[in-house]
Amino acid sequence: MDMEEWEQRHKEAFYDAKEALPYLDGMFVAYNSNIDAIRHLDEEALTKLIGFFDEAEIQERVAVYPREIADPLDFIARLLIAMREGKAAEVPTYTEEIHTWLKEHLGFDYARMGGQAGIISNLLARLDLKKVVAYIPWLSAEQAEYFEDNGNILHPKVENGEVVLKPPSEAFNPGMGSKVNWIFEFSKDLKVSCAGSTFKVPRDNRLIISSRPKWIRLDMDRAIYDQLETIFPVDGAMLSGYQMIKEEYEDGSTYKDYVEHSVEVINKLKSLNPDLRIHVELTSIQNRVIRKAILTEIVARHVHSLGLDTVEVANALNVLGYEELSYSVIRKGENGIMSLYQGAVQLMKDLKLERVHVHSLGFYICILAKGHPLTLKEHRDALLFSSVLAASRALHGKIEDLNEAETGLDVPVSAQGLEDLETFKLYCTGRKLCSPDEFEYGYIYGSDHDAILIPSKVVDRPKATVGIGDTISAGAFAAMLARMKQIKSGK
Ligand SMILES: Nc1ncnc2c1ncn2[C@@H]1O[C@H](COP(=O)(O)OP(=O)(O)O)[C@@H](O)[C@H]1O
Ligand SMILES: O=P(O)(O)OC[C@H]1O[C@](O)(CO)[C@@H](O)[C@@H]1O
Ligand SMILES: [Mg+2]
Repeated sequence: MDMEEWEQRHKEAFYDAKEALPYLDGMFVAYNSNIDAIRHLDEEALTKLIGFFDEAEIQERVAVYPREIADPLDFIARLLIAMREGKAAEVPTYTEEIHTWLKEHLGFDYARMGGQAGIISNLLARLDLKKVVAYIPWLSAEQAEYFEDNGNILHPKVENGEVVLKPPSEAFNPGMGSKVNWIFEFSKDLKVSCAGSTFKVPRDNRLIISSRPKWIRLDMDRAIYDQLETIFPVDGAMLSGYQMIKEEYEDGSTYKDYVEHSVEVINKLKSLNPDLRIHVELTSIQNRVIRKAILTEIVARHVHSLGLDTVEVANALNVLGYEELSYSVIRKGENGIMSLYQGAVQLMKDLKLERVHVHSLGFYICILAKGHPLTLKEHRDALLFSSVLAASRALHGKIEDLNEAETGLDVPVSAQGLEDLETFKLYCTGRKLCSPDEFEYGYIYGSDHDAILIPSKVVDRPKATVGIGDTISAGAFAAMLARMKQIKSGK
């Protein structure tokens, strides 16, 4: 694969997407947003943090591998695990204490929009979409301040029983508290010493402490559900946040009730626009019961498109019963990309999806069901567009507008990403999945699926990494839908 060729393809794709985006009438985005309290950890801060604990106790807690943060020891243990493994992780906490402890013992550098739906709403608004309808069941006054205010983000609000669309700053629930997550970002090569062992962080990464206040319900207000037609016209829906669902609630309800409501919302959206396409963006979900329910009860058969990173592919395969394949994706050995590809194909088949878009550092894979509209080139262009957005977000820590996003074109395509794809070429041509020429274009024609592979742009020292995956998925999904609308309009 020729680097210069891919740089040129990124350029053409960016300008084509910019031309197509105005054809979109709008996008519906729900459910989760929060305030991300972001803290970059350098050696000094880490040493200070570890100093608050008995190192032997840390080591013991690391061995427990806590699935939620109940006290500061759980936190430091999961932090060291994330640093050592280099795997993106999100761990829930159900107590306010850890927030207080972190504020008192560490503090954060800056706060900004968090949550897949929050990040995606702001990104789409910055891409100048005509309309972004955001729906956050727990929209507080403080949270509303984190939405872009360039006028194209609207939020449903019930006024005297009638649902109207208002800017988030006029649609919040006055009594609602705010959901604050802590994000610990740490850079490649950070040296970590604890309890006699020393290691270096293998890649830029982050740990998310996801706060789960008691009042959180992943559900849609009944009046808004009943008058859902008020959000239209929209061409697509990007849904996420299902990880908020708990197995059991104090009132006796269980996750099954919230899964059922989530499917009702999806079915109603589709009934209001049969052409509507629905994308679900995943995150790491610690609870395996909930992870499996999201995949097999909400995503499977109801949703068209799924966005996820490599760790989430492995975690999904694991709960779907493909332990071996899951392990080989995580192990990232020389067969890593093959297992990732096979795993993504398996997800498309098992979950009856049209599209599975996997983002990895340095390349993206998009699996497509046969008969999916658009040519492989048009799907490839959507991915290339999102690669430019990712570069711009990694460079600046945000996307101001399409002009700033264009600076992403100056970021080089990842040489490592190209190399990873080259190792995959032999597998594909060997199995007659594509000719060597087709591979050079990044096109794969399987017997029961097609696929796109692109090397992506990678920023050497990113400002922050959290939210880049959400940006990639949203940029590609929006560009794909925009191209479909542009063709429909006769262009
Ligand atoms: N320095 C970087 N430059 C460009 N892209 C990056 C960089 N770091 C991470 N990415 C992209 O961001 C993705 C992170 O995705 P994910 O873990 O889903 O993040 P999040 O869910 O926080 O948005 C990676 O898979 C990679 O494609
Ligand atoms: O699961 P939660 O608490 O909604 O948090 C999702 C987390 O994932 C992100 O959206 C990144 O994908 C963060 O901004 C956010 O903290
Ligand atoms: Mg993600």
